[in-house]
Amino acid sequence: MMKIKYSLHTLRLAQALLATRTRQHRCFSGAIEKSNNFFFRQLFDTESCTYTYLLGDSDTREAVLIDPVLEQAERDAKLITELGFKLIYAMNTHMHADHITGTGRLKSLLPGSRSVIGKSSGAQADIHLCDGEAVRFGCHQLVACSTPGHTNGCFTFVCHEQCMAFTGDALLIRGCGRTDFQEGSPETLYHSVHSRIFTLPDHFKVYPAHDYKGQTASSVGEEKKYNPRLTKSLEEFVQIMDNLNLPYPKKIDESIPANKVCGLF
Ligand SMILES: N[C@@H](CCC(=O)N[C@@H](CSS)C(=O)NCC(=O)O)C(=O)O
Repeated sequence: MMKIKYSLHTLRLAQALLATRTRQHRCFSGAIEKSNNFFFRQLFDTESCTYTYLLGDSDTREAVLIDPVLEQAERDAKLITELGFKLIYAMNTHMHADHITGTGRLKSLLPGSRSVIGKSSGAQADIHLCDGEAVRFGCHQLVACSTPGHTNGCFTFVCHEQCMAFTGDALLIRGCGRTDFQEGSPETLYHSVHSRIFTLPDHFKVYPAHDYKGQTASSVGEEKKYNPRLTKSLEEFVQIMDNLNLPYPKKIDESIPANKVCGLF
């Protein structure tokens, strides 16, 4: 009797394990399939409403930081040190216009780290990424996916094995990056989001560079359904973007020149 009970239990356990593995496989698209040693932390800068993301491999202790803000560089370096990570890449999704990047400052606070940005950004960095190239940290990787439109050099960093997309200012939660300065183009942005982000599986989480309404994350499926701008036709989207009438970011005049040189102006 005991033997039969044990067998049924084993069968159920095997079924549960199989279901978990099948779910993992759905978002596995070429990267190494390992997730139990993945570290993730979302950080926020209240002045610019910028999200910075710390991603790490808890076995090798290698970590990357996405979109750090200059004024928070000491906070970020302290956290990375406290957690026992070694920062290898300080990355930017694009050349920001509203705040100065923390990558240059972090390089001196955490020697050995290198700055990363898309080649088409026109900004200085140790490593310039082109579309499809990846950075690795431990057994994880972020694939650079070119998503211009807010600026020419905007990239979305996709962690396929964790089903996560760091969309910078291309796709915001229920919004998107403005297209009225730098090399902004609503047509290009619409095409980028629809062809590069909305083609990811619906369950991929969306982590933007900013949120102004207190939201922290979304998903591809959610944005495809509820984004008030990007659910519209291209013509309607262009109309919306051309009539946003947003004031220029307060720090635009200092941010752009500084961000051309890793924030070390
Ligand atoms: N008030 C802020 C700037 C707000 C702003 O313009 N945000 C940008 C992203 S940072 S360049 C944006 O694209 N917003 C889109 C939107 O619909 O709000 C400041 O002064 O810094």
